Amino acid sequence: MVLLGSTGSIGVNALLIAKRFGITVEALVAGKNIALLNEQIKEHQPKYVAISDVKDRPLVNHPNVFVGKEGILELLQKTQSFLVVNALVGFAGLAPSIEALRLGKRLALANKESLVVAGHLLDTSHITPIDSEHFGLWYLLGKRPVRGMTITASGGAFRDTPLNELAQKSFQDALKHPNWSMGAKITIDSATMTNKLFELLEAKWLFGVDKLDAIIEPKSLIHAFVDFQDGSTTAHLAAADMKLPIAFALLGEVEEPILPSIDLASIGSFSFQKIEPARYPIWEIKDDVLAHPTRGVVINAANEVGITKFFNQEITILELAERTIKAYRHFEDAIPKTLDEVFEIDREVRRYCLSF
Ligand SMILES: NC(=O)C1=CN([C@@H]2O[C@H](COP(=O)(O)OP(=O)(O)OC[C@H]3O[C@@H](n4cnc5c(N)ncnc54)[C@H](OP(=O)(O)O)[C@@H]3O)[C@@H](O)[C@H]2O)C=CC1
Ligand SMILES: CC(=O)[C@@H](O)[C@H](O)COP(=O)(O)O
Ligand SMILES: [Mn+2]
Repeated sequence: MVLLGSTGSIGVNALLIAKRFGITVEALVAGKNIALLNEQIKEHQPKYVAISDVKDRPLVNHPNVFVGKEGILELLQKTQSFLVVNALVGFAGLAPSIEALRLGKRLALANKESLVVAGHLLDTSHITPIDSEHFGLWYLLGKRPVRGMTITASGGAFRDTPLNELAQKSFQDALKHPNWSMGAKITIDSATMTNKLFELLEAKWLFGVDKLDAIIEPKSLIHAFVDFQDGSTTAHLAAADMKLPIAFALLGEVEEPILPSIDLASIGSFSFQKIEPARYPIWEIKDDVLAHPTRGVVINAANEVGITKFFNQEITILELAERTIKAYRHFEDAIPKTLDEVFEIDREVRRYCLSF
């Protein structure tokens, strides 16, 4: 396989699964964590490697090192592997997703931003999602007609924070996810509930279902529900550990134990809460976004600019969502019909969001 984002949270777990099941790693792509990349090179002996910064090239213990955005695409063109795991973070993952699909490869996709910004322009029949909720939905689906789907949210770092304290919370505070250990960007998106908005779009493009919603399940043990036409609802439960969705994405089908079973008696109870816009202002636009799913590129670009501003302490976490909503309303007519337009709108929205 080819692994993009090998030094990240998903990347490291993907390599654990690859090692356990003897999957050959043909190529590794990382960003700035060269120390970890070198360890991975030593263990997995990839044929090709790519990194983000040319200055780091002399530090990489490998003869075939590609560099930068173009480098990732060149690396993909060299590889023979059928499976590409895209665990890059943010909009930077889109071009590699497009290239992997263009080359006829199967795309195991953790980089949900690819689907958020361009889901209507990608061939999802060649994509296997690596996202716990979408894995859960896929696991539940059978032959019976579906009425709707619901995914769960943990509520993020500020689920129980008094509302009047939210504006004082820092980037570091937002990184304290209650249940999952993940990269920084998705953990911030969990705290603002933007991750769940993205996941509704992801579900829309992957499963073609229109009736979609999300609900808070504070333990992150139930990941998804499917409502069938007959009135039945089924739920997917599993421990909060990405190795299970990753194992299925890498292997297709899995019969060996990956995680211990859920122990219902020790869990005792489950509870559910509505997602309230007072705590998660991004939820105000949820219905509108689902009615206009091709506008995900605007939300994503505004959110990425906002996260950097939040990190730089220029804005609060509440302002992060407010700015995304402002951009979403400003770019009402920005509906990309081609992949080139996705890149163009992304640039335009970033320019706009940097201007205020
Ligand atoms: N973590 C999770 O449990 C889940 C994650 N996802 C999605 O998966 C994706 C990855 O998430 P996660 O693993 O948490 O993120 P991390 O931040 O932990 O990892 C991101 C990876 O991408 C690499 N990277 C970042 N920028 C570049 C670049 N310009 N060029 C090359 N490599 C780059 C990083 O390299 P380096 O660290 O070396 O700089 C790292 O290997 C995201 O889209 C996220 O939404 C979805 C569901 C669950
Ligand atoms: C592990 C995973 O799939 C994440 O997307 C997770 O769902 C994030 O947690 P939240 O439920 O807090 O968004
Ligand atoms: Mn998820």
